[in-house]
Amino acid sequence: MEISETGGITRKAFLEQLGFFGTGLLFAGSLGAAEFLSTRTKSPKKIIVLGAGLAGLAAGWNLKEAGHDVVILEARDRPGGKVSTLREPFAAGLIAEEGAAAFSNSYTTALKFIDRYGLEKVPWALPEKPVTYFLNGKRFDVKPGEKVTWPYELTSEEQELGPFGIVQKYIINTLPKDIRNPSAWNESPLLHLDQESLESYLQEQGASPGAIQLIKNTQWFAAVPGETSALAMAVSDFGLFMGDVPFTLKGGNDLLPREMAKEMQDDIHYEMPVETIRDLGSEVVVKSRQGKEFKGDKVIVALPLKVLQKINFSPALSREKSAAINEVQVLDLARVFLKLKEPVWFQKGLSGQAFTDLPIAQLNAYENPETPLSNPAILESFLAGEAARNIGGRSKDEIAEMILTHAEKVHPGVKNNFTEAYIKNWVTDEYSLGGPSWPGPGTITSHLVNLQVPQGNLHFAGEHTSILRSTMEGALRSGMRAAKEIHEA
Ligand SMILES: Cc1cc2nc3c(=O)[nH]c(=O)nc-3n(C[C@H](O)[C@H](O)[C@H](O)COP(=O)(O)OP(=O)(O)OC[C@H]3O[C@@H](n4cnc5c(N)ncnc54)[C@H](O)[C@@H]3O)c2cc1C
Ligand SMILES: NC(=O)Cc1c[nH]c2ccccc12
Repeated sequence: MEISETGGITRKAFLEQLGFFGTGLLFAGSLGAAEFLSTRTKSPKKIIVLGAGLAGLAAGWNLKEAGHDVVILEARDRPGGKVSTLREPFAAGLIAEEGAAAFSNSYTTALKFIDRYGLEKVPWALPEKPVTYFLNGKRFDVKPGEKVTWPYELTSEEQELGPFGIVQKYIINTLPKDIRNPSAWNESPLLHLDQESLESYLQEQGASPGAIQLIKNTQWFAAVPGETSALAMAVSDFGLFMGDVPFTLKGGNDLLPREMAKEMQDDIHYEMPVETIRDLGSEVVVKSRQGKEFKGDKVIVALPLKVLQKINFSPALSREKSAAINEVQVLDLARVFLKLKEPVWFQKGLSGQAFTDLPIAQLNAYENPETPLSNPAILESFLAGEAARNIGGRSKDEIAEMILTHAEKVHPGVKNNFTEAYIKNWVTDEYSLGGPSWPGPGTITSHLVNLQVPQGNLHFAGEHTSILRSTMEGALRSGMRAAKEIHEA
């Protein structure tokens, strides 16, 4: 593995590890960068930011730096929203991410904040130990680079290629080469990709139904290929996330929002769920569930997409914005963490990571980094789309039993080692009401601008207002954009 000057693996080594050879390092160009406000204001405004997720924090931080008076209202007792690291539920030395799993070295805005706080990056490489698959009733362990027979009906070429080769053939090699160029997103040929779902795009490129099924069960962005815009996938997953080496933050991804929040600790009100926003023209009055009122010149609404449906706006949001809020989808996501006495996969020399077409979908393993063998571990089932909806309304014990029954087929011994489950369902989380945004075919073209556009004294941020949907970088950039709108008005 090639080591870069800064430690960690290089982009080239990362792409090779995925099996993406000779791609000219995927896509050329830079994704542009979000602008930090460079001037101090001569007419400070009082700004209320709703939501202390990365979007709200970026907006608040920028406006404060530029000399404005900022107040952030957050429903939860912590910052970070969908970036949330779990520590307390687990044994000493074990942490896990209940939301965003990884940054990428192409996240230019995130990197600026990460540098500012001196946070340490840990490369998020594929495991060097075998990954387990359970597909079409068959269980098999695959060493890095090893050839196997994939148990779906594939053409002989697809069989040879395997999941990453299939992604390279039908996606990477066929996408317009300028997907990293923001000025190309609004034009043909990129824009016409929005009219297609990932599934129809793959079909058009010649992928067999078996190949689509294989990547659906092994690649996160293809979890619901019929319901995602091929443009969203191209720009966000290939232009951005896979454009460079992914990494996590040592000690937990939530260190980023926590550090940002620390700089604004006197300006953030936690446990302050907002219910009503009244734009009176001369000022905006925001009211919380407790009945507490906050008044400002401008408001940045950095709440999750589906939460917006529950907020009482006066005057009502425009017809176009309401339609966008109702029609742009979110991806249902849940993570079920099984606490185990010992990592049974580790004892067999396996990474623990698994991709399945069982109701447990993908498994991720966490071990104690110091003394893995003799210490408790975590096996996580990462559920997307229907798999996530399927656990809704069921009790914790029922869900644990269901996950354990299937996980036992993948990693025998899990059942005997199980102590307790911890479930994070983003669908039923009242301050999220689903996972990140997941624009369906056509909806970027018809709704993205409507999600972004200001209305009166209200400005809008959040990952769903960014073309870089479902990413931390998209959330940060949206906050910078909303801050700029107010600062430069
Ligand atoms: C399971 C999962 C995995 C993910 N994996 C990745 C990944 O690997 N890489 C990546 O880049 N991205 C990933 N993402 C996406 C990423 O987490 C989000 O895009 C990003 O964090 C969204 O930030 P945001 O500020 O737009 O929204 P949020 O983080 O949702 O912030 C909105 C804030 O508003 C608050 N709020 C809600 N209602 C109210 C109210 N009524 N009043 C006041 N405050 C309120 C919320 O509590 C929250 O703090 C993942 C997301 C999930 C759920
Ligand atoms: N961690 C990843 O594989 C990329 C990613 C970006 N946004 C996401 C949202 C949900 C799950 C994964 C992602």
